[in-house]
Amino acid sequence: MISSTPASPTSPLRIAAINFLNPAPLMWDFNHEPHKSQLAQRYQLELMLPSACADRLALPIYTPGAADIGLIPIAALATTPGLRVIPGCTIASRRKVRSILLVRRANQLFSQIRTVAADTSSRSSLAYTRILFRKWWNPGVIFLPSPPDLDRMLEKADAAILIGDPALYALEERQNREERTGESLIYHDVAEEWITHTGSTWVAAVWAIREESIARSGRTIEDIASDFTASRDRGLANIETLVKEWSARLPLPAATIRTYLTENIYYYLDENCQKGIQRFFDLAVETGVLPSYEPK
Ligand SMILES: C=C(O[C@@H]1C=C(C(=O)O)C=C[C@H]1O)C(=O)O
Repeated sequence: MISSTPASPTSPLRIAAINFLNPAPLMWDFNHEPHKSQLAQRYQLELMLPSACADRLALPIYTPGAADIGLIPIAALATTPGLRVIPGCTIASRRKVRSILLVRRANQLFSQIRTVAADTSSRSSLAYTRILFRKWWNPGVIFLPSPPDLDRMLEKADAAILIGDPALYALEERQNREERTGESLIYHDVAEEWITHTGSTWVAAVWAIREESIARSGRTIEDIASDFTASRDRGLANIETLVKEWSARLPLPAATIRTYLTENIYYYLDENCQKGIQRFFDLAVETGVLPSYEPK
């Protein structure tokens, strides 16, 4: 439900952020004093799923629920006009991401897959998977939007895409599920598949801001970016605290959370990530998955 109040030209910038574990280091200053109170004067934060972040940045700017800044799936950059990428931070992976899974039955070849149930909270991972299917695996598959419930998804489709915390749980549950159902599944790490097929860094999301919102804030994009990079840097310097906080919130072992935040997810929007984003859009256009995108 859309709950935030409409913005006026002088109110704090409204941030649409993601309520999964993976952005936790990026959000450190927004959730911990002393910076939390200072940032609350400049920003108003709301947590939601990745697809909703993209939707909030696409709403007309002064309508209820609209956001000025969002941690948005990179796929949404091509379909949302007037956005600038805030330099510095990202949600990416350079090897295995762990939380983006394509799950298929072990006895079914890629060429035999006809339908894929796709988690409706994703935009980027869905586009990455579509590209992989169109270019390398099986161009004919049909994607069916679905809530993230592996059992239900595999009842209605041959394979399933899960993202974020539900994907982390599914991986943890893997052995239990196999014992419970007797069904043997293969869990593909979509970032790892992408990196193997393209040699490029896999990038899921970036902070993006409306051009109009930069003007309204009276600040430069570099100045705004410094709030986000400072938050990330303090988050990454406080991983053990984050592991404790999130172990209490999610049914996952502390070791899994620690590895996920330190080895699976990569938080620096560096040159290799920029090249990865370019490669993603080149292949998305080549396969007809997305319209073209010129970074601003
Ligand atoms: C790594 C992840 O990246 C997320 C995946 C996204 C997508 O598929 O659209 C968007 C934002 C990211 O936070 C994840 O949620 O598992």
